[in-house]
This record gives sequence, C-alpha cells and structure tokens, in this order.
Amino acid sequence: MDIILASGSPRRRELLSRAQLDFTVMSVDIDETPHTNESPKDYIERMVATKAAAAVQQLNVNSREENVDKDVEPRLVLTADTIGVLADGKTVLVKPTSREQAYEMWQQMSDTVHEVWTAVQVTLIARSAHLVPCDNAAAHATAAHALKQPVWQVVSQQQLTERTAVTFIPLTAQMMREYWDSGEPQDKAGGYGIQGLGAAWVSRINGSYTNVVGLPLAQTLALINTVSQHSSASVS
Ligand SMILES: Cc1cn([C@H]2C[C@H](O)[C@@H](COP(=O)(O)OP(=O)(O)OP(=O)(O)O)O2)c(=O)[nH]c1=O
Repeated sequence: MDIILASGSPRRRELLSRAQLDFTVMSVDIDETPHTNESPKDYIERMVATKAAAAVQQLNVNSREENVDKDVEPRLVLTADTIGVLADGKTVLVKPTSREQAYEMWQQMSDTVHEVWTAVQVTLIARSAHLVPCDNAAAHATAAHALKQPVWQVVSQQQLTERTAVTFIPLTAQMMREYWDSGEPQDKAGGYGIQGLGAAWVSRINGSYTNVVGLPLAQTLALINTVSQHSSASVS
C-alpha cells in the first residue's frame, strides 16, 4: 500500500528510509502553538491529528486536477509530532523561537531528566467519486450546482505515543551560547538534536533512540502493519 509521510522533517524521512519501505513525502504546515494549560498528551495527540487532516485536505486539493474515473488504491498517511516534557509532567518544550526562549528551556533541562514524546498517527484513506458543492457562481446559476469529484476520505486511523527519558549534564552559559550559535537547536523540539552536537549534552537515555530523533521506528512500522491489515477488511 502507498505510504505518504506527511512531514517536512528530514530526520523522519531518513529514519523511515532505513526500513526500506517505498514512500512519498509531502509537507504540511499547521499552527503548532500549544493552547493555554493544554496537557502534553492533549497537545501531541491534537498535533498528529491536525497534521493528518491537513494532509488529506491537501491531497483533495491536488486530486481536483485528476481524472475522476481513475482507479486509485487506498493509501496510508503517516504523521508525527515530537515534544520535550519536563519532569513536572506538564511543561511542553517545543521548538525555540528565540535565543532567550532556548536558554530558559535549557536552564530547566540542565543537570536533570526530561522526557521526549513522539506521537505517531497512521491514517488509512480511500478515494471515491462524490457529489460536492461547486464553488463556481455561473454553474450555480444554471442549477448545475454539484460536480462529481474524487475525494479522499478517512477510513480508519490509529495513534501511539512513545516516551524516552533523557538526562542532561549541567549546562553552562557558555555551552548554551555556543550551541545556539551553531544553528542546530532552532528547528528541534527542546532545542537540541541528540543526533548532532546536542549528543554532548546527553549523559543517558532510557527508551527508544529513534523516538528522540522524531520517529520511533520499530513502533511506527508495527502501527503501519496493524492499520494495513485492517484496511483489507474495511476497504472493498
Ligand atoms: C529532541 C529532538 C528533536 N528533534 C526534532 C524532531 C522533529 O523533526 C522536531 C520536532 O518538531 P515537529 O513539529 O515534531 O516536526 P517538524 O516540524 O520537524 O516536522 P513536521 O511537523 O513537518 O512533521 O525536532 C531532533 O531532530 N532531535 C532531537 O534530539
């Protein structure tokens, strides 16, 4: 079954490639701002679901260009989201947008344990031709107000969340300054990359390494398998 990795993360692309699966990649752009007092669980589950919904919407925009009668196999859309969670179990660490925000996060992570959570959603979608309202005013005037267009619809979806405990060494002001200047922290949850220079800050991890990098590979492959198996039962 065709797999679409709906992610702009080069780390996720690289990790999924290691499974030697065929997949295509599309980027989705959503607002990743946490809601006030939103729990890490609620936030991360909302993120992967919103990324999946945005991907399906984008596929539907693209399929307007395609032939309605063309047969298309069901597909799997894979979305993921990674956050850091402080030991209080409440504070969500996303990507730092400024040096000051990064320093504030790192001060809280220094010489202590935090967790990295990655949520993964696998969404099974199938396409069929449906009557959809036409947004063309002239067509409305002639009462031809519906068009037959192929629409991707969600058949089923499943999520998992994997957690890994990460211990940081004590961080000095100079270490933080140099690390921010390296440019590595800016696009990473918690403001560090364990696969890069950030490895020097990590004294220990407990759990999946690939989960910290952005995609718990073994668990993701198992989820893809589960949802694919369900698909033969639910899509005829
Ligand atoms: C903690 C940690 C995070 N990260 C990365 C993984 C994710 O790419 C990123 C967290 O941001 P995400 O919002 O999960 O992902 P993204 O914006 O990179 O990609 P997309 O939303 O399009 O799927 O942080 C590392 O690369 N190494 C690390 O050690």
